[in-house]
Amino acid sequence: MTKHRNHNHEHAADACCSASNMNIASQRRPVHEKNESVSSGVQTLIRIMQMDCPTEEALLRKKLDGMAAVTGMEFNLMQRVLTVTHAPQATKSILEAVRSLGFTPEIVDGEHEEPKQEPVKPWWPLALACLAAIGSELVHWLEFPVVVAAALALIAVLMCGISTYKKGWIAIRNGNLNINALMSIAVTGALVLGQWPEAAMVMVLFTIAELIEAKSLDRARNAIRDLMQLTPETATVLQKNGVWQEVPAKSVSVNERVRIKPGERIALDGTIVSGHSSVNQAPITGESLPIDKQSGDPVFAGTINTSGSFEYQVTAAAGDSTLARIIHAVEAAQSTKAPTQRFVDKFARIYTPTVFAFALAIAILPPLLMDGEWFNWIYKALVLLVIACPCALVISTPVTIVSGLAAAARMGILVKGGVYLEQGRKLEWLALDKTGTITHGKPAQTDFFTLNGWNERDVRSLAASLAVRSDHPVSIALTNAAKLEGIELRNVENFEALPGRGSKGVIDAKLYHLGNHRLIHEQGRCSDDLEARLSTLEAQGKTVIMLTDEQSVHGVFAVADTVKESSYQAITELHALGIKTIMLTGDNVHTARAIANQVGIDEAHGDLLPEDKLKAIESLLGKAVTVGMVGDGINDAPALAISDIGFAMGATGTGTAIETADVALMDDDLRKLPRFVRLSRNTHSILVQNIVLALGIKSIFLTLTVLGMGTMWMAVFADAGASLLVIGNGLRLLRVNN
Ligand SMILES: Nc1ncnc2c1ncn2[C@@H]1O[C@H](COP(=O)(O)OP(=O)(O)OP(=O)(O)O)[C@@H](O)[C@H]1O
Ligand SMILES: [Cu+]
Repeated sequence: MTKHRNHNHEHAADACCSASNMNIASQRRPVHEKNESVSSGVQTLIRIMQMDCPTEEALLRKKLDGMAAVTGMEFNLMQRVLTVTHAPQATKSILEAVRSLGFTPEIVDGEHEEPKQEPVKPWWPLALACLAAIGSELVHWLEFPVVVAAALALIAVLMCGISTYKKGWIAIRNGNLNINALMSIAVTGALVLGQWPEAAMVMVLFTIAELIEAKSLDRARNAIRDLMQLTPETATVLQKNGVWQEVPAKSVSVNERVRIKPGERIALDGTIVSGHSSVNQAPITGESLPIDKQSGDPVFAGTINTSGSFEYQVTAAAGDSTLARIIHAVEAAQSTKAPTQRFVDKFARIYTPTVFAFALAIAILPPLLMDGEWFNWIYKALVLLVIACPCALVISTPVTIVSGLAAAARMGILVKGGVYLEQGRKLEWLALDKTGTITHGKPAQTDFFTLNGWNERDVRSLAASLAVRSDHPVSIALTNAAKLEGIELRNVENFEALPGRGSKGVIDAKLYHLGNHRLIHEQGRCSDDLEARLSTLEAQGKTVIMLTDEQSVHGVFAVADTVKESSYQAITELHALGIKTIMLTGDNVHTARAIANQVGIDEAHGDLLPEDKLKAIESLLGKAVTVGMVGDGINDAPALAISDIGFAMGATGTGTAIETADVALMDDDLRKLPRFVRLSRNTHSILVQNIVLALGIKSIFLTLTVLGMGTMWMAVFADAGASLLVIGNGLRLLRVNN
């Protein structure tokens, strides 16, 4: 009868496990919709393909801010998506407003819907414009009549500059000085001054630069979409009539059965029901060492089956797979601005008007007050207008951050916002939970003895009967050991878990406790003799729990967990990066210290209840240092939440971790932590390089121009060059091995 109950329990556990999985799946939607209900009104996602340069953001922001119906705006320049929060009936007028700025808005329905391909512009007008500009330069140089140079220049400007003029005009009308407006004024000015070849060259160079810039931005943009393309379009699914058929992955629903051949990529998340194989999970965890999988193990969409074949039952629809959620999270992370980006945006908002005002002053004051030559000074002012464009500066940050986020995702590190990517480099203290984080979290029973002459089998039976009711790793270790030796289980009434202590329950009308040293102390059942025996075990890094009745302790059980091989290396690397480590655990101090010594952790704090962990983090934060906390995301939730960066481990296992942590590690390899810190440091140095590059190039040209040595086409060249340099530099993060 007891056997039977045990059996039942296993089943119950299974069912419970899959039920909680489903819960995670069904909870995800509401989490998503929460955004909509929190802010007043509805949210509309609008894709605007022309929204490339950040100056366009300013234009849209200004226009929509003026509308009463609009309560919020969120720009994602990398994905070119604008999210507007607004009164439900205002959708139409918002689209109208966007159109009035010369953009073509397009409502996005599905989250992962592919953006429509941009219509390909014909290349020949630009080629002709280019020839005309060169021609104009040539005839000017050969001292042909001015009309010829002028005509060729006009052709060039008209061939490639019309759209710039259009956009520039809209911007000026809306009181905005974007790059198009600046270029339009500069080129028009040059034409008025009779600088024909120069005007043509500037327009052509600018158009070419814009094209190249858009292309390289696409690369950053696609870095994340590339991850998504890892999932196959189709899956081989068992049909109702018993036939296997290849169907689109999108149409497969939960609980259907899919077959996987050797070497095939897995299309959907699921649980293996028959067969076995090893699977390369690198697309999700960044770890390419294949993992053995058999019946009951989870498999993930996008991962690659190696040699075996198996069948699995789908646990999530295609759009809900772990990979899809990773991609969604990374995309969401991009749209939240990192601190540097906010700073740069603010800076750009003053930079352009300042340079513009300076240009005006240069054009007017020297000729008026110092008898300067109008032509010279107006020309200088026009060059300054070209320099006034902040594009290179403003685009440098998001490109870098997006590349960093994508690089992290490839390593199996899911960073939930640019903020964390920027903060990671400042980490001074990292707190780690013990069980499951530093150790495997699967302890095994190593020692057992009875006290007071109680019968061994009796004590084990009592203890196991309590243990089997709990899913705490320590209890599981006891249960497993008891099962192996065929220990009989008894009926427990009034079972109760005592968090941080153990459990209790009534067996044969007597109350028993199964708990740790803390519990025994609290009950006043500890003795010097017992204390000594416990110390020996604890010093070996073992966790001890005891069985007591209402009088005294009758049995002592020790379980040992093994330290993950990767933990020691991870801690060493963290120390090399100058980060101090501290272990926070509910287990007793001695055990904590023993484990901490094994992996080289600086400080070990034991006997902590969840609220004590919270206090420990708070006191670190009180020292005004940046503190990170690593945990499994469930019992450590409060501590994770208040730390500067909360890291959750093994995010594939518990879907919630992806949603709740600041940084989710897709497997439980602690070496991802130093990797994250190094990536963060690399990201930071590239950000600094980019800002220095962009501003440096600008200031050199500013000086040259004021000294009368800068020409307009040089300025365009410098501007475009700076943009390309910072984009290229940012994309470098995708390649750097952190
Ligand atoms: N259900 C239980 N069965 C057996 N022992 C328990 C149980 N609950 C708590 N304990 C005891 O209390 C201690 C603290 O438990 P707690 O869950 O707070 O931390 P933990 O998960 O063991 O460690 P960590 O904080 O590193 O994750 C455990 O080490 C164990 O000795
Ligand atoms: Cu004690």
